[in-house]
Amino acid sequence: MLSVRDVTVAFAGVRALDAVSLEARPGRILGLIGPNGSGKSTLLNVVAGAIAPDSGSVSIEAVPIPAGRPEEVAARGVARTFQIPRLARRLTVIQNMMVGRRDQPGENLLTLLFRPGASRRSERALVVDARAMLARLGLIHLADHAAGGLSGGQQKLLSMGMALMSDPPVLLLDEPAAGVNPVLVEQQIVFLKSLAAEGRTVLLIEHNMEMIADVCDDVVVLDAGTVIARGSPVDIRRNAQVMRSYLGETA
Ligand SMILES: Nc1ncnc2c1ncn2[C@@H]1O[C@H](COP(=O)(O)OP(=O)(O)OP(=O)(O)O)[C@@H](O)[C@H]1O
Repeated sequence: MLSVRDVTVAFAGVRALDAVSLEARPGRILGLIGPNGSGKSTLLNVVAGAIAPDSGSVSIEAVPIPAGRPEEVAARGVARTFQIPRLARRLTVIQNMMVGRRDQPGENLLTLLFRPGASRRSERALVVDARAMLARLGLIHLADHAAGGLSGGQQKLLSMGMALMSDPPVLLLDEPAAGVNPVLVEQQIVFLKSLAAEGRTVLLIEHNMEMIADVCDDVVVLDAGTVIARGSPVDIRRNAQVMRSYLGETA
């Protein structure tokens, strides 16, 4: 279980998160929603180890993560995507996937592309894994295309695939559906459900309420750095405070 306990983060004296606690469980998708600036990305950064909180802690299976050390947190099995996908645009889709593998010879791109003999066998296994993941993502036909030529939505799918190449038990997603056409959002939804079915823990930041309602088992609502509601997607839609602070215009 991923557990966030009383996490507080202030930027220049302004509290982005104020004693936030939540739990995310294997095999379930936890949605994190809230208005712009409510602290969602900050919380994701704390869980990923990119920001050390001023107080509070994050633990996985009751073992605290090393706060502020994202590489070590990744090594603990936490992978993430970013609002704007971080891809090597000139490399092909399959090459980007291979860079996504943390604990392989391909971890370092130069090693991957130029290391001779010794790593060839694991490289082949890596390609098989990468192609299987691309097939799941519906991107296999683009394997040899430059990543920079993909649509925004395809790039977001690719970045999910890259994050999964290290086979992480925990996946953190920052607005995967933003700016993505409905057909690819549907592809993402199918993919996210398959990740939960594999027993992974998924933390999903998203403004697309249809996606939240469709994929999330549980939802936590942040407003101005505090949790104002938590429950099932149906509970959240019925919550008057959430409606006022966040869903007002779309409900
Ligand atoms: N590096 C930073 N330095 C200063 N203030 C920051 C920093 N990062 C975030 N903030 C502030 O912290 C608050 C929370 O921001 P955060 O990006 O976590 O919100 P969010 O809910 O993810 O918003 P959005 O939905 O727009 O992505 C905001 O007031 C923001 O301006």
